[in-house]
Amino acid sequence: MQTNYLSSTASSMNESAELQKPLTMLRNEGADAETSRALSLLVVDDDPAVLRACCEIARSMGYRVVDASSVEEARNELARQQFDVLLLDLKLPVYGGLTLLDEVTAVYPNTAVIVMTAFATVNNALEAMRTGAQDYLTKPFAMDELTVMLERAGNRKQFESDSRRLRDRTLTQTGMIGMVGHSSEMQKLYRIVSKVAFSSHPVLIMGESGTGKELVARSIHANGPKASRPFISVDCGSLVPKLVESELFGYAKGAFTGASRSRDGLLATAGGGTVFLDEVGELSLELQAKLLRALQEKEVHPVGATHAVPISARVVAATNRDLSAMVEQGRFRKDLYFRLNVVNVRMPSLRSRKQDIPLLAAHFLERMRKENGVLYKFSDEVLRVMAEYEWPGNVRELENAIERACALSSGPILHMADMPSPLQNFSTHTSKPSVQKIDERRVSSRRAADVEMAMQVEASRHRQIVSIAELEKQAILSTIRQLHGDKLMAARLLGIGKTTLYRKLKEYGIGE
Ligand SMILES: Nc1ncnc2c1ncn2[C@@H]1O[C@H](COP(=O)(O)OP(=O)(O)OP(=O)(O)O)[C@@H](O)[C@H]1O
Repeated sequence: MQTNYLSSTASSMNESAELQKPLTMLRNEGADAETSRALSLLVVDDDPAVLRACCEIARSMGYRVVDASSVEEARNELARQQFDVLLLDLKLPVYGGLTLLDEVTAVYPNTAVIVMTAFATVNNALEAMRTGAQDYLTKPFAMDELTVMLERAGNRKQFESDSRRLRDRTLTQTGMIGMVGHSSEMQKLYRIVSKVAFSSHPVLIMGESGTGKELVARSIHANGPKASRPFISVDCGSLVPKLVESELFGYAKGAFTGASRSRDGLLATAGGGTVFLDEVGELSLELQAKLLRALQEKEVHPVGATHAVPISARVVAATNRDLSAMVEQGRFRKDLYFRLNVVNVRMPSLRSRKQDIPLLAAHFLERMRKENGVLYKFSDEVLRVMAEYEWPGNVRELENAIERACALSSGPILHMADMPSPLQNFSTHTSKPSVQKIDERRVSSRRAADVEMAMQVEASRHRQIVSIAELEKQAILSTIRQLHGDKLMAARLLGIGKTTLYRKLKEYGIGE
């Protein structure tokens, strides 16, 4: 695609058809009426061609746009309404853009400001950033650059309103043990869980590995009337059959070598609590028969015992296997399948509820922040990859990836190199941004913004006092990040010497 530069010669927008598509990211899909309004933008430039071009691009992105060609005109517009974003040329006649910037940052602190400046006056841009502008564009700039800036400002504004909304909601649903997620799939799950919790019927939880089956079992238990009784988890897949049998049903003294005294099985010791049979599909046919009998007769026969022991525990089973197919193949008893499957809960895979990734990522990152006392952040690429990756190992894979990244990272920023190799490979295969992919990138940048937003909301829930040294570190690192690694510029912006900056980075353990 031909790159269109916006300078005083800018005129037609027609060549950038793909930039004309409205950006859904500027509206919050599925949100309430208040948050779904279009964002407002005031463009101030005394060059009519640039002014017109900027307005056209912004409108095509879904902004409500007002233009002004002088500080005076801009003041009038600002007096009339508050703007979400101000796109401000610094070189304005009479008062100059910096004067207006000063006023806006003082009077309208919620307005995000992007300044435009000629290369020769880049120092003014730096001055503007210090005064409170969030971004700057050096003229002449490509349409793509302007789009990215406006997109970023849009995301930030969206973040602010979403986080206000989100803060009011609970991230971890009340009563659900450590379960994070508010996608419609999870909402449905929470409803089922709270409903089944009050019955004593067996429950069969089906779903891929790592989707949270055990968490659901715990939530069913915790939400039920017997929550104060024990919750006992048995991994039927990890124990040899003989051990599973004695664990579940108990044994009599002398039943086997080493059984020096009799012991009750877990189905009995759980009392009126819950026994969670994880990987129930792994039980041998012999044990399946014994379990079925126990469930039907409400009593167990310990190994080697002549008597039966009554049981009152509720059984919640889980499997990542297709049990009905196993029934067809004769590998799982049909009668036991029906007995366990009185209530069926199906766990959604993480890829089917990608909108929960931001919350989950924020949740795990916050846990690592608290554990290690480091204010970890995801790099942009990690945010993108996390949002787009398919997560075959579901929530467990996401959790492990974040823990691993925190363990391996040399500083607070988690980079792709710190992530497990499947994600690195995914990143390599998907990291060729092309013009055709511009819409995809917008969607993914929206998801990345969601992660960032959720992280900040999550962090705000656990807000603690932060030391001055930590604040300084964050200021330095975030400035370098905003300037795409330009340390020299960062040092100037921060008002510290280059040597000091490098010394500080060394202190933080961040090399070249
Ligand atoms: N919705 C969720 N919110 C927060 N953490 C979750 C969620 N779902 C799963 N996890 C976390 O992911 C990990 C795996 O969850 P869990 O053991 O419940 O999955 P599972 O489906 O039982 O896996 P498997 O079939 O391999 O036993 C756990 O550390 C759990 O805390």
